[in-house]
Amino acid sequence: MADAPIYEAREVTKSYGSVRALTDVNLSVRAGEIIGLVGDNGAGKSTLVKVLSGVHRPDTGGVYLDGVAQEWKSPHDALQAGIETLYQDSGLCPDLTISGNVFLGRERRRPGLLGKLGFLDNKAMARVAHEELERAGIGLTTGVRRNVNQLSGGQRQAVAIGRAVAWARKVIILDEPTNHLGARQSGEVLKVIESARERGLGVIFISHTLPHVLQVTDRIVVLRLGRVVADEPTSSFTPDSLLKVITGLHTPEPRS
Ligand SMILES: Nc1ncnc2c1ncn2[C@@H]1O[C@H](COP(=O)(O)OP(=O)(O)OP(=O)(O)O)[C@@H](O)[C@H]1O
Repeated sequence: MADAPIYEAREVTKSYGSVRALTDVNLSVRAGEIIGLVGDNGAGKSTLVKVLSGVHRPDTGGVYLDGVAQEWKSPHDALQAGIETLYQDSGLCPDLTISGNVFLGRERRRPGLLGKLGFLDNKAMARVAHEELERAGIGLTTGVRRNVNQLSGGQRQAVAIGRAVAWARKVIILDEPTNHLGARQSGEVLKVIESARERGLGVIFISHTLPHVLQVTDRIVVLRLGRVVADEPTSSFTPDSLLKVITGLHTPEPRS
């Protein structure tokens, strides 16, 4: 894991009208690091994700990629810079094949006559999709030319994350990727998340499922009422102590 952060939010403040959602938030992730972003309902997690993914611009403060200040004008800007965000609803098209979904919006075409774009290169896309999903640790028992609606919920989510891992060049942000999944399916998804770390990506993992956060992250950032109240190595938390920090029932050790 490199020492310098690959992606950072520095002193970010964001309000919706009179509602202050984030106050002076600092968050950083390094290449090859998985950080957990946790907090109670309304703590500001989604707002921070939207700032990091270019949906919202912060009121004050900013985001920095490889130490360089960025002004995302749209999510497309962040995406182009190598930051992939996967929202709760995976955004897969059920009627397309697995490979079609992996390449959605980035389809490959065979060169046409006179240098014009030709037909979709389905064969090449299927081959690359298969390779990329394998690299992401997704062993599909079915071919990539099958439709996504033939997959289980866990497999579908794994494909969505595999797609994000395949395209991300710097960072992936995963908002509740194990929501509504059973234990075995969540296990598959967590393995894909670990494969992203092995590929040297920075991973920001947002979840209310604390055992999953404790299982795969290297560091945990806790938001409460829009402020960072903890940013510590995962090994320093127990399930109980993490819950206490999230809910605010944590009483700091008295200073001597
Ligand atoms: N579009 C909006 N307009 C007004 N207030 C908003 C808007 N979006 C979020 N908020 C408020 O901003 C604060 C932070 O909300 P946010 O959705 O970022 O929290 P969260 O930690 O993601 O919550 P949850 O876990 O419930 O999704 C809350 O007080 C919320 O009510």
